[in-house]
Amino acid sequence: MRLIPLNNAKDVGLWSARYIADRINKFQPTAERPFVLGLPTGGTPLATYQRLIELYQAGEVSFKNVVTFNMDEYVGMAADHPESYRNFMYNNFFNHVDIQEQNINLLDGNTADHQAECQRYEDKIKTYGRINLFMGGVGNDGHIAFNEPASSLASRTRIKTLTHETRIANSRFFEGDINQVPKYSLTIGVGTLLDSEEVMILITGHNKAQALQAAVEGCVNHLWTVSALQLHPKSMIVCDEPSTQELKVKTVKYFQELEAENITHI
Ligand SMILES: N[C@@H]1[C@@H](O)[C@H](O)[C@@H](COP(=O)(O)O)O[C@@H]1O
Repeated sequence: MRLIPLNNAKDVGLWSARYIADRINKFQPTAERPFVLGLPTGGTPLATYQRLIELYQAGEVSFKNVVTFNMDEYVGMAADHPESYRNFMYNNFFNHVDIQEQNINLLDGNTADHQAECQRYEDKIKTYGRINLFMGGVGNDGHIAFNEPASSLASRTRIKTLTHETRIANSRFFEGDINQVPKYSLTIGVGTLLDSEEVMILITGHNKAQALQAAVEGCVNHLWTVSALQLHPKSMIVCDEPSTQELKVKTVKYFQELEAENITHI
């Protein structure tokens, strides 16, 4: 695992956007051989999306031959609800770049058959071979996508019940009212994520410090599903300084030294 310890959340956005753009450009995607990108929602990746839009506007990257798969979606939310993950993605990213509509993949949280929808998603990913790069965030309790504590580390896309803690955390998007936060979600599994060629997780803010500590210094443990990254051959966490406060000084220094070159080249 690589850990990229940066100063602040803005730098995490700049660094991760540059990384994604470089990966896409190096891949030289075509219509027949698209770059497959996994994407998250949440407050953390907003700076990355903003920077990717700027890079697109500056002509430094194109999403024309990029296929996307989003991590998760709330269940039972009106399609036009401003907080659906579908709307989040269009408002904060898709509407501002040259991605083609048919290349966007989102889970349908309003389906009558959750199991069939999740299987459809898994099957669709397989038609591309695998996801080249999956970007993600993390919950305060260490969940990736909506893989709440004690999710199987071999899980696939499925319906999950959200924990009380997650619903409280996400109530900030629902006028602070937990009763408006959906109780269920459709989410890719930990196993689905681990099948990706590369995984990049963004972690910012002091409230994520325990999750970062569990991911980097803890044991692989289903109570902190982000720790499954340790099992992946090419995983990376990009984090800011406030999120490192539960890590040993020695751990942070170790990764800073390893990344000295990369960190100065945002
Ligand atoms: N399902 C999403 C996760 O994918 C996201 O990582 C997490 C953290 O969001 P934020 O970045 O807003 O802290 O929120 C939700 O639970």
